[in-house]
Amino acid sequence: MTPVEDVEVDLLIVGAGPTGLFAAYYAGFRELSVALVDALPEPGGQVTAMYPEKMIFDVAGFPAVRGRDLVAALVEQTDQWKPRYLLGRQARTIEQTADGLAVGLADGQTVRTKAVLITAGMGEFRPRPLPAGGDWVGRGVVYFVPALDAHRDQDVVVVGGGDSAFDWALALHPIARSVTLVHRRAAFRAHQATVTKVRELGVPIITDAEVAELRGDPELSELEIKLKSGDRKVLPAQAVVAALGFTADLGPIESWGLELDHRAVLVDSTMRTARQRIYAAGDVATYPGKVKLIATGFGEAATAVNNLAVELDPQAHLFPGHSSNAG
Ligand SMILES: Cc1cc2nc3c(=O)[nH]c(=O)nc-3n(C[C@H](O)[C@H](O)[C@H](O)COP(=O)(O)OP(=O)(O)OC[C@H]3O[C@@H](n4cnc5c(N)ncnc54)[C@H](O)[C@@H]3O)c2cc1C
Repeated sequence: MTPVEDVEVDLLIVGAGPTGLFAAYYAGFRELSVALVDALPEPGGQVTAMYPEKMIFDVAGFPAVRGRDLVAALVEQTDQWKPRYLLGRQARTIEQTADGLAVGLADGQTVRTKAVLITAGMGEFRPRPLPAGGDWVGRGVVYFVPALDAHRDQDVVVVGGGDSAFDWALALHPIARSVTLVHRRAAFRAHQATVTKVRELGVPIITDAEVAELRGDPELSELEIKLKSGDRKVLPAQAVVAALGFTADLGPIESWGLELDHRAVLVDSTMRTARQRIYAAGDVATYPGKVKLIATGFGEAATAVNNLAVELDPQAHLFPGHSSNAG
């Protein structure tokens, strides 16, 4: 096996959601070298995983912005400092070293860093698996839809009855050749307004039905569903979007020796945790009065990075200067 090369940076950010991405911008502005690690294969955290096609109305400066466009803008803003992305990798362990910290990743890589900023949101997401989906991931079954265009002219079956399932049905309808929604119950958890929109578009909705078998060689070409009545039905499908929800937990971060409160990391007004050189911001960080929003995460990212910059270099100013003077 090829040995995994270690990475050395000033700051390791754990979690490339909106907060982590903006923190990476700020760290670059403070001339710190940065790596961002995320268990997901794409940056954007909850926005990318759960609602990339939804409009967001409460991000300062954007009267309305689509989730995926906000993430793309954050990545563009951050990339001017060329951070290192370590995607598809979970941060597992953290150890104090003589001159900083060493963070162990799931693939065996070690990141040596002077400081760590935890922006891990609700923790690592895992999609609830489609029971019949087994080894079909990569051959037709997807749990994330990073690019709608990948499903152009396909017959797509969306499985689930929550907001994500209906949102995907709406978003894919103009692109796919056909969209069918399959749900194992008769009632839906999704907002009634979205259900009505999907119905009005004429998207077939098959309820009281489960995916029994996927077929194709090697790529998916059809699936068989089993109805509560016992009947079976075959649908053409080159793609199945399994929108059965996610589970999330802080996992390894819970054993990093931090003070926790209701599965969030306690921080002080500088966003510092109970451990030296370890800060937290965004949904994962908590303090009295905390409000979990993208807007709050942005402010906390700036506070955390400026304070940790001073912890790393006591001669540095806490106030970073105005970015408008730097252009
Ligand atoms: C359906 C929905 C709609 C929403 N609408 C709005 C809205 O309109 N306005 C608003 O302000 N907020 C909204 N939110 C909330 C908003 O998405 C969150 O506040 C925001 O995503 C928090 O950003 P974050 O970067 O702190 O964390 P997250 O977005 O949760 O990102 C954390 C990242 O950390 C990664 N991670 C966790 N643990 C590890 C580990 N050990 N190793 C590596 N990576 C790890 C995860 O994979 C994830 O990518 C909504 C949320 C949902 C679910």
